[in-house]
Order: sequence, then C-alpha cells, then structure tokens
Amino acid sequence: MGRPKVLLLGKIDHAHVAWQTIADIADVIQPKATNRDEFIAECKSGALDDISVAYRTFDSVKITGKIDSELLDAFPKSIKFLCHNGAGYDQIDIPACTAHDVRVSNTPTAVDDATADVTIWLLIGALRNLPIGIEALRAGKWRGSPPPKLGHDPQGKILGILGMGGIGRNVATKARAFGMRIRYHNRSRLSPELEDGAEYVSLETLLAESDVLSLNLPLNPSTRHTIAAPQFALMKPGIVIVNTARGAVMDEAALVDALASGQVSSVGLDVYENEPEIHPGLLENPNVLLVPHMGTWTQETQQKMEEWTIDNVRLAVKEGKLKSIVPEQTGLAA
Ligand SMILES: O=CC(=O)O
Repeated sequence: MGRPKVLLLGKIDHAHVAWQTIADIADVIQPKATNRDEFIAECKSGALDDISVAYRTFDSVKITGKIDSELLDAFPKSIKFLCHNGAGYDQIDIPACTAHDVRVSNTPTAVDDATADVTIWLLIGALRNLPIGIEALRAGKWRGSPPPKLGHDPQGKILGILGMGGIGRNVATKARAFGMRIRYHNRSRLSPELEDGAEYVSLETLLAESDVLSLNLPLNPSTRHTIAAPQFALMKPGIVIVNTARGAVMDEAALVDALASGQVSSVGLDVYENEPEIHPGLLENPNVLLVPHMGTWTQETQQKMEEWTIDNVRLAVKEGKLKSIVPEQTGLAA
C-alpha cells in the first residue's frame, strides 16, 4: 500500500510546523483548479484519486464552491474525512456528506475568545453610537453637527444570547464583566453549570425583553432567517443587535427596514448574507457598525484553528477518526 494522500483545499498560513507532521506521514496534494468547474474536471481526471482526507479553509469555497452532493459525486470515492478550518460549516452540506460516507470536523472552542471579543466590541460600539462619531471625525467634523445622540451603558441591561454554544457562553462571561444581565435561548436548555446564572427563556421572551440581542447560533437550513420581519416586530423597540454568527441567520433586507423604522436602534455586524456583498441599506445607515468578517482575525486564533484542523487530519490519517466530528454526525460509525 502506498502512502496515504491528503488533499489541501486552501493554504496553511501559520501552522507550518504542525503541517510538516502531515507531510511526514502522507502525500499532500493541492488542486490546480481555480474554480468549481475546473475542480470537478480535475476530480474526474483521476488526479485526486486515492485521497482519503481533505483539509479545507473557508476561502477555499472560491475553488470548489459549496461541498454539496454534486461535488461529493465528483470527489474520489476514497475520501472519508473532510477537516474544515472554522467553527461554522454552513459551506458544507452535512447530510450529503453523511450519505457519501464522509465524516466532517470543525474547530469548536478555538474560535470562542476571538469571536466573543469582537462581539463585545460591536456591542459597546453599537450601544454607544460610536460609528457616527468615527465617521464625523474622519470627515474632519469632530463629533458632527448635530453630534451623535447619547449612547447607553451596558450596566444593568438585558443581553439576550441566541445560541448558547461555546461562543455564546464566552460572550456571556465577558458581558457579565460589563454588568449585563444574561438571558439566552437555545435549542435545548443547558446544565446549571454551563448556564452559569444565565436565565433560559423562550425565543419570544428573548426578543420582547432584551435590550441587546447577540446572535451566536450556527447557520444551517433550519436556522436560516431565524430573525426576519415577524421576529423584528416582536422585539423591544430600540433594541441593539449584534451578529458575529453568519449573516443569513438574519434576513438582511428585513433588518434594513427595522433599522429605518427605529424598531432596531443600532446594529453591530461582522457577517453578511452574501459576503463580500453588503446590502446598501446597511452601508448607508450611520447606526450600523460594520467589520468585514474579522471575528477570528488574530494571529493566535488563526494559528489555533489551523493546528486544531491539522490535529483532525492527523487523527484521520493515522487512526481513521476525528477529534471534533460535527454534532450532526456524532454517533455515526466511523
Ligand atoms: O467565521 C468563522 C468561523 O466559522 O470559524
């Protein structure tokens, strides 16, 4: 039997030492394709035959497009493991992977601190109307005229967290240091230990009573547009919303309307429905604080995410298993 073959979809930017441990035990193959059609043709040419494990980055979607049934049909049948570098894996159709006997891993926990830090930054910035002041200052108008309306303190405000996984809980811990009262809604209630004093409420109560809403739920077919026009209508008027999860968990056009009517007073966004495009209604609105998907954009976290993904690749090559299989596939035979 020859050496195992590992497909690298995207680049290793930081964890070169860890990646060398893969090169020591496997042949690493990089596709020549630069778009999906070319990639499918390359798969069909046999150039990727015998690959058993693939490492992929978020940006590699530019080469392959979404990992869906069409792509999995083209992949060599030898592929058994797909190791995604990222916490969110909405670019991958998990049921299709399961049907094709491909196990998928992501990088939970590695992203929690960095993503929660940006969440808090957006939360404070949106509460304090900082984008209006920043824009006026850059335009040479100091605070502008009229100046931004006064912001609000986080102390004593209710922070509603929708999605209380690792990132949501990390946001809760950090927000407590700002004196916020934490409530959450999640598919299922957490143990008291994980709740750490956060109050579990229904989605309706979360929307109706939160001063600030933080979206920390994964994007999948059942969470798409969880926040849309009917949900905006239920919210406490003047609510502040922060989204560092995925743009499409919220209906962006409905958000633009809710901002225009004042139902939502301000918003802090790291993610968008059709990245890198941004709804013009968000770009035009001074009550919108935006960053371009930089939730995990730190040296330390990028390094950790690559190393975590490489750990999955190594385990898959050596032992035929994964360190962090996605929850939808836990319990499936390896
Ligand atoms: O967006 C970042 C991630 O999913 O890790």
